[in-house]
Amino acid sequence: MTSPGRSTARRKPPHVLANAPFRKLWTAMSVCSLGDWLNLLALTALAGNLTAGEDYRTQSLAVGGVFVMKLLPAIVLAPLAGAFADRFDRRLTMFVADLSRFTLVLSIPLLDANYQWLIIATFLVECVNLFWVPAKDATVPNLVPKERLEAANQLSLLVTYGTAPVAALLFAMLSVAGEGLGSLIPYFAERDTHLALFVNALAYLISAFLIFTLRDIPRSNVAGVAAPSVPRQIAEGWQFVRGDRLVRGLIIGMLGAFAAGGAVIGVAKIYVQQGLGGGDAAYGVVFGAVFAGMASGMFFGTRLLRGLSRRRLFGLSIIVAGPVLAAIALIHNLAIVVLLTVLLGACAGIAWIIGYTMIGLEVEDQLRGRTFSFLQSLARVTLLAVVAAAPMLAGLYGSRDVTISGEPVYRFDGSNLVMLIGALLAVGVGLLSLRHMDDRKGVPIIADLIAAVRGEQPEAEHAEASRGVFIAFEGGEGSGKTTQSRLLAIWLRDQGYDVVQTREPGSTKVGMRLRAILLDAVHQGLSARSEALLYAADRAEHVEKVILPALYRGAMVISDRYVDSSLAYQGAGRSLEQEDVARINAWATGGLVPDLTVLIDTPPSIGLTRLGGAADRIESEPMEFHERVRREFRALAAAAPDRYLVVDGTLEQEAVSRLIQDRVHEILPDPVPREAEDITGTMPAIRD
Ligand SMILES: Nc1ncnc2c1ncn2[C@@H]1O[C@H](COP(=O)(O)OP(=O)(O)O)[C@@H](O)[C@H]1O
Ligand SMILES: Cc1cn([C@H]2C[C@H](O)[C@@H](COP(=O)(O)OP(=O)(O)O)O2)c(=O)[nH]c1=O
Repeated sequence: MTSPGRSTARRKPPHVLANAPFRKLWTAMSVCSLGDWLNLLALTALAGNLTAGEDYRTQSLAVGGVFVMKLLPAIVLAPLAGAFADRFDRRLTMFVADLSRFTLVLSIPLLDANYQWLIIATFLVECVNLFWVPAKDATVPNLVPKERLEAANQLSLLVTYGTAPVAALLFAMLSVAGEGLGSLIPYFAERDTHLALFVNALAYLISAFLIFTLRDIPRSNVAGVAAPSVPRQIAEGWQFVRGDRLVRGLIIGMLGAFAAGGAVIGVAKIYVQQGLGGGDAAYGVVFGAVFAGMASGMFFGTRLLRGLSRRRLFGLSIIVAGPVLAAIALIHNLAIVVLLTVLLGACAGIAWIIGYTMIGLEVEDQLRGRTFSFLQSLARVTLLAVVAAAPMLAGLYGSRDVTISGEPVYRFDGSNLVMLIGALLAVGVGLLSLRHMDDRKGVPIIADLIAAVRGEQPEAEHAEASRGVFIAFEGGEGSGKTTQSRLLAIWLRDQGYDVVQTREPGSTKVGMRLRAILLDAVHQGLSARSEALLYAADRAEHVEKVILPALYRGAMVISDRYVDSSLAYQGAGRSLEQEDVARINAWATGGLVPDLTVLIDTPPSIGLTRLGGAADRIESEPMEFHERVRREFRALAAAAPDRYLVVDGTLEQEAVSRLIQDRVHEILPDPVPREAEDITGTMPAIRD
């Protein structure tokens, strides 16, 4: 128990790696992950090499077989192993698993294994992994305090994927070293992948040693971590995301990106060997390039083209992956392929990180965990399907020469075909997710992209909303905004318009609570910045929940106060930097600007006397404050006369109304949607 007054209660806990037992487990994890990736590379390479003398089809199928064996146990047997992890001593489970993996991997080079044993050993290693991983996952909460669990999980994720490019590089180096060694030690001469397999086995042995010395793992299970099966996770997850258009679009896109990457990984070995004439080292480099690209995409992706809508960048990065993949498929040059592969990986990485972040923001807290595990399960199944199907398909197609007058000029084989299909898939999926979730319909994507590249502010996010008309009323206290906005709404409704009359602050559920905070005279001393942020928060809600939906359906929206009020009251009144206030509001509203702002200009001395009842927090500010506000309103109107109508608020109500109606008349759209008119052929119902 922590006593509330103790200063230590708020102190940040130390970094999770400062925890010695966790550090040891994490090191074991890292070594194992490195070993796992090395294993994947070495075994697929070996499968290709063992069948090098055979035809293209056999070779493709051989490599595909390794992928299937590596991914199958995780899907079929995972729940079984999870239950095991809860019942047995975890340290022992991991230790035995490590020794078994060590022996199995070592047996492949030692026995000079044929393809059959290679496949069997691959399958067995993966089965063993199924025990190691849940035992490890279940151990982490035993070693790490609860508040550091997330950091620990992030570190685990980092080594799971972060070791891939390292392993690829290591594999490439070991392949080159193996060749060099071959001239010294005859054993290695014909055994290209053996050195990598020895290192791979060694990694498991090191992990076994580390786990053995890790005495802090409790023997029996305390808190069960029964993970539901993959099919069940997918079925449950689908229930959650089915109804959400945005999340659906994101998931389709992310899986498409994964599938495109998977297609390259699946055929990489054969493509490098047959299409590019490269050896194992080249295979390692291409494999590593996918992951290096992904990592850089994830890292730089969120910083890239800040001006561009994230949803658009998401769709675009998947679409761009298409032509890049097509170029990889068709250009048979190793250096170019490696560069393009980095680019491809970066596209996938950008899509993945944007998707992941957006889902995190979109999905409610209690569903987030399930949504992510759904996504991960689905990604795993997609990867299995693609990585296994790609070489199979390549094998079935075989290899053909394109000939011109009998001369072979170009070789087009199954791996080219698979990558071209992957390219088409990426473009299709990218377009689909753009269509599903574009938030800037009506703004040409190219214009947006050019603006983003130039580092310009994006145009308003809501160009599509221009179907409706947005009118804002501004002015000081008691100037007559509420009266006039109501009269305008009545006038417009009389003419057959769909009118939404609204106000700030407080037109949404959240807004009502914010209004209470903002205007209650009890909250004296609210800091100017938080005041500005609260008004902006209210406005963000207002725009998204009330104004935009109405504009999208073509309604006339009349708002009593909008952004100018913040510029006048918080900017001029509270003396905040005008630019700051403008910026947070541009962000809050997505750049939505009224088609017309009616400023009812009334001297505060008159306006304030019109008000009845107790003064609220802002009304009770001194006269000087209200004068500043008035000056700012007038300055804003003077700066953009096209978008403002300034009326003298001391005139009679009717006179004010008439002036407003005259100006609004100029911007009125046809009250009946054009489509409806086309259909019926009747005249719009306008009455004078
Ligand atoms: N042009 C006008 N001349 C005189 N009184 C007015 C005029 N317009 C509004 N009023 C009165 O002033 C008071 C405040 O008007 P209201 O529309 O609520 O202002 P706001 O919304 O700008 O605070 C109301 O009692 C209203 O009847
Ligand atoms: C919208 C907005 C309102 N305000 C203030 C002005 C008003 O005093 C108050 C809104 O109160 P409200 O009761 O709606 O007054 P009015 O009828 O004058 O509009 O909030 C700001 O300071 N900044 C803003 O961005």
